[in-house]
Amino acid sequence: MPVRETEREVVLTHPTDDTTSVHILKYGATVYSWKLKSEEQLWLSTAAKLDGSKPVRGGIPLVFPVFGKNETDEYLSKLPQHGLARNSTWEFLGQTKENPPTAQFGLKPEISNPELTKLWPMDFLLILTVELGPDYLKTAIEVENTSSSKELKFNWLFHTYFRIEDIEGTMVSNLAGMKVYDQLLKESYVDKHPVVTFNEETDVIYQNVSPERAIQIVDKGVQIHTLKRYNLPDTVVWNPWVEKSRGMADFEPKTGYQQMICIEPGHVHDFVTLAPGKKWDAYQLLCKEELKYQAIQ
Ligand SMILES: O=P(O)(O)OC[C@H]1O[C@H](O)[C@H](O)[C@@H](O)[C@@H]1O
Repeated sequence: MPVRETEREVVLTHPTDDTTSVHILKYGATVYSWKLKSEEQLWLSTAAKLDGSKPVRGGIPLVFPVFGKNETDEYLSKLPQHGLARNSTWEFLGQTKENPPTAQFGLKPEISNPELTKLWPMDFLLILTVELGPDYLKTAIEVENTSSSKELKFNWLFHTYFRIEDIEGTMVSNLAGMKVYDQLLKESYVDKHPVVTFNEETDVIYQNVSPERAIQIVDKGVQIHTLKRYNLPDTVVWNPWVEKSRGMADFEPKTGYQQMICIEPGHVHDFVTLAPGKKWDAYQLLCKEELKYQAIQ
């Protein structure tokens, strides 16, 4: 059965391979599991809440309308870190394709977390499309400004937690030479390292990364994940390492930072500004490709 709905989630199974599936929680429209031929591709904390009590620690939480914690905008500054999409229950809109199995989820103010829409009283319609390919997972977002008069200002980001074997043997490639904002150092610089490696807490926004760059997660020389993007110019690279993991109650096991890396495609270095009635769309595509070291200037 390509699409199965329960009260709290929707499960897509590939029609030609029932060991390939994706589970989407209606809460936050959060993909929390993507198995490719029985092998889980995403990291999920063993203490992740899947009951709607708090955003899911793992999988692909959705960040909208603000990335991080805003301190300056009259309304966005009132929202919690990463906004309201990941802690609102979305509506399952149904299956749009049999093969590859594709499902859509919608969010609008009327069904969003009322505590948060009170703080950010904007008109919007979000449509998330989840497409399960035989060897890829595509998550696409459409944001519509449903106001007839006001501009809609927002960030968007897919907060993707990739499962890896061992953080110390892992590197991320094809981000070389990009201007970054380091959220820990609170400074900008150009990352001249040929690849990104990890030996401490890492929290860096790579800005304006050309869509030609296929971002790859490489484990001891073998490509294990490839991320492609449309209309998502920025990429956040995050690993909480020891102390930060210890400080997050829902991050378990505490050694879990060794088996995960967040590569988060988004539009976060500035805001998207959408005129009344207009739409904006973007997608991330998670797939497997041979190692492709790109020296794109
Ligand atoms: O704990 P959360 O609100 O899910 O945020 C988890 C992380 O998200 C992003 O990766 C940010 O760059 C980090 O600064 C933040 O710690």
